Amino acid sequence: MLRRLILSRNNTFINCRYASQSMVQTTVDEKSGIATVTMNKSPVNSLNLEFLDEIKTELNKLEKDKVKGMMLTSGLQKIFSAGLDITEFYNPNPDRLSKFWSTLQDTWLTLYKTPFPTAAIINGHSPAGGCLFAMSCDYRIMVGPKYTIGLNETKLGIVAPKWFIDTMVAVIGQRKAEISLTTGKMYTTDEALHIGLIDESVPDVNTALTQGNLFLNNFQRISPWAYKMTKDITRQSTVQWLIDNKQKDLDFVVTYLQSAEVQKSLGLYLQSLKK
Ligand SMILES: CCCC/C=C/CC(=O)SCCNC(=O)CCNC(=O)[C@H](O)C(C)(C)COP(=O)(O)OP(=O)(O)OC[C@H]1O[C@@H](n2cnc3c(N)ncnc32)[C@H](O)[C@@H]1OP(=O)(O)O
Repeated sequence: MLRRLILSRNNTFINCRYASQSMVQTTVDEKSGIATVTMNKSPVNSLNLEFLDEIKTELNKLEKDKVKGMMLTSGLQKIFSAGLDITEFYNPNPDRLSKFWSTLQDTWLTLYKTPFPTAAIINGHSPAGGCLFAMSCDYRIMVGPKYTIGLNETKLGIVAPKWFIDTMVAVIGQRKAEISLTTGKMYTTDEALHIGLIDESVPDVNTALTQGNLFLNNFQRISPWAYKMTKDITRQSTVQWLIDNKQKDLDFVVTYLQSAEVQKSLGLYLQSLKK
């Protein structure tokens, strides 16, 4: 792991941590203590086993380093994240599929439970798992108007797990989540703002980062303990369900994803993407 100090846009020093060939780059503003985690896995930031593992490791490091906040963003031109890497569950190796899904569970738990405030800077399309990660942050700022966001699983012929659904319900409420999920709707930035799936729509990434910093800096005046306890209580039922049902969720997903019907739908969907 390499570390270096670089000078930021506002002339404060940024502590930059990166590993050779890393898919995740992190900078920490020394003055504010706010980290920016940039996902950088070409071509579409699809979340495979290794990438998820890197994201989880990075979040754990930030917790250990006691950062004051974190922005999650993408280093790619027009994609925040294409969601889970479909090749992990199309014609999968069962052992790897199990590892992949447990790593997803753990990465999500780590992101959803961070002791520091988080903001998603959604600077590109954000379907399915990409939307899940954005919804798991405390605040969402999306660069408009061209990109889309949503849980589109039904469009792939698959069902979003309960904890994906509960995360969406927590953000937009039961009724809107039900419509979004059953139709697999991908929302434009304006639509997402209208239903509360995002908190702000901004014209460019620099404005998004400025707004993200503004949101996170609010917490300089809030007790970290009060913040964390409040977040834990608010998110308790969704988190506890997964903790109590990790193995059940894993067993179901591994069996379900390998069924002939799901494999057929995934094959057709992948083909349509290649076209
Ligand atoms: C019970 C189990 C539930 C499991 C739940 C699943 C949740 C998920 O996250 S499933 C993944 C859902 N994701 C999507 O549906 C997104 C699909 N991708 C797209 O819509 C577009 O690719 C995207 C808008 C993100 C980007 O568009 P473009 O910039 O035009 O790129 P391409 O479409 O040409 O894609 C480039 C390249 O990447 C491959 N790709 C795209 N998405 C994925 C993915 N999620 N996993 C794996 N691979 C992906 C795409 O096929 C192209 O490949 P090549 O043709 O080989 O270059």
